[in-house]
Amino acid sequence: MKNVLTIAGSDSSGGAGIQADLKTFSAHGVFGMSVITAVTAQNTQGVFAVEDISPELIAKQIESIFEDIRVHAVKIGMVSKIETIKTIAEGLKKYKPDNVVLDPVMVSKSGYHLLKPEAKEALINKLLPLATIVTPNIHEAEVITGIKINSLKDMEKAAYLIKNMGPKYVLVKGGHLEENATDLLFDGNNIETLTTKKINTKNTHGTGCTLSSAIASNLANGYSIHEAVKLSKEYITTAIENSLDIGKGVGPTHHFYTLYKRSGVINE
Ligand SMILES: Nc1ncnc2c1ncn2[C@@H]1O[C@H](COP(=O)(O)OP(=O)(O)O)[C@@H](O)[C@H]1O
Ligand SMILES: Cc1ncc(COP(=O)(O)O)c(N)n1
Repeated sequence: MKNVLTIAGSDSSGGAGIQADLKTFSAHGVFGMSVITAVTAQNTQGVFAVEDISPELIAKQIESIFEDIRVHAVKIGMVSKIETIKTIAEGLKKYKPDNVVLDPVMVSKSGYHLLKPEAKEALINKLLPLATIVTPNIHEAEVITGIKINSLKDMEKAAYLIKNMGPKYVLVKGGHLEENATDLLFDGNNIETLTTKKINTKNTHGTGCTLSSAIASNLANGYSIHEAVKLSKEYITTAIENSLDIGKGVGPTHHFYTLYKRSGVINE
């Protein structure tokens, strides 16, 4: 079994962050581990409080895992503030994991700034160059590049600009586009377009977390970047198609639909 680590924030309502990541890892048959960067009090309606974990405790969590266990892939989510980013970057430089999937989480679907605005530069300068693949949504790609994104052409332009900041691959996610859910994968030479129909649901809490964790799992399981992204897009699409009407706001997606279906737990 391969071992995959998420470095991210905890979501008390279980739809995003560490909780979504660990569920995604389990659904992919990899052994999930976590370094918690912040604890959030949130639900499907909003984020109500955040407490950052100290850089010392983050560094200790990273050390405890890497000094003992082989890590086949790392996924990075909510990194909150400059000190957290510096600590993670130092850990990655020291332990050099093979696959680093960076989801540059900035603002939650409910509008809360999970990344402090002053930490944006540190995320770009210190973490982007260490990423195997970075997976910004439209808003994050706009913030990283400073351009406005209204079309697939703009997404392409952003992918080029972000690639020049140091990651090996860029996946610009178009879940927030009006028409289709089109993501663009750029490897430095070619753009690959991954398109699905936009699913008409409000329940998309944690879609970015889930997609990036699926990519990390698939990379750990030996797939190439292109295969890993394609399989992960299929996984998130099924998870959104079968999303759960839990809570009064933006509900979570279903991580185990295919597994449960196969095993007969679900038989509709
Ligand atoms: N309504 C939807 N229907 C189908 N796919 C979606 C939908 N919303 C998001 N996705 C897909 O989910 C993944 C996460 O994208 P997105 O929601 O843009 O990221 P984030 O959660 O970071 O904002 C992408 O592959 C995107 O295309
Ligand atoms: C701890 C944590 N990490 C990430 C997200 C982003 O997820 P979303 O964009 O779906 O709100 C979140 N809400 N909470």
